[in-house]
Amino acid sequence: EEQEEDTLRELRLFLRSVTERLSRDRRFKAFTKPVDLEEVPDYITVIQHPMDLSTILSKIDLHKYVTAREFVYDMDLIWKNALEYNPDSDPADRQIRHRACALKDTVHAIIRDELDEDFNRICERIRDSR
Ligand SMILES: COC(=O)[C@H](Cc1ccco1)c1ccncc1
Repeated sequence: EEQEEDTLRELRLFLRSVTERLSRDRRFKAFTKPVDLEEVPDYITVIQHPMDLSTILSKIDLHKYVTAREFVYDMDLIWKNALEYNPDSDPADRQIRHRACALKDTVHAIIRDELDEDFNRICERIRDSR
C-alpha cells in the first residue's frame, strides 16, 4: 500500500546517497563503471557477475532493491570481483586489492552507522510479503 511505497522511496534515497558518496571517492574510481570487456577480453571468462557503482545506481532507479541487504550483495560483488580478478603480487594488483578492501570496509561502516535497524526490518517485511 502507500505506506510501503513511502518506505521504499526512502530506501532509494538512502541507497542513492551511499552510492553517490562512494562514486565521488577517488580511491574507488576503478569501481565507478563496468570493466571494459573490449579492453579486458578475458574479464567475463573469469568474473561471472560483473558489477560497478553506475550499474547499482541504475538498479536503484529501476526499483530493483527492496532491502539494503540486496544492495550490499551487489556492493560486495564489486570488491570480491576485484580481489578475484587481480590476485597477483605486482603493484597494480596490490593497489586495486587495497582499494577493494577499502570499499568493503566503507560500505559496511556506512550501513552500520546510517541504516536504522527498525527501518531495515520494515523493508525486510515488505520483501517477505512479496
Ligand atoms: C575493477 O577494475 C578491475 O578489476 C580492472 C581490471 C583490469 C585489468 C586491466 C584493465 O582493467 C582494474 C582496473 C584498475 N587497476 C587494476 C585492475
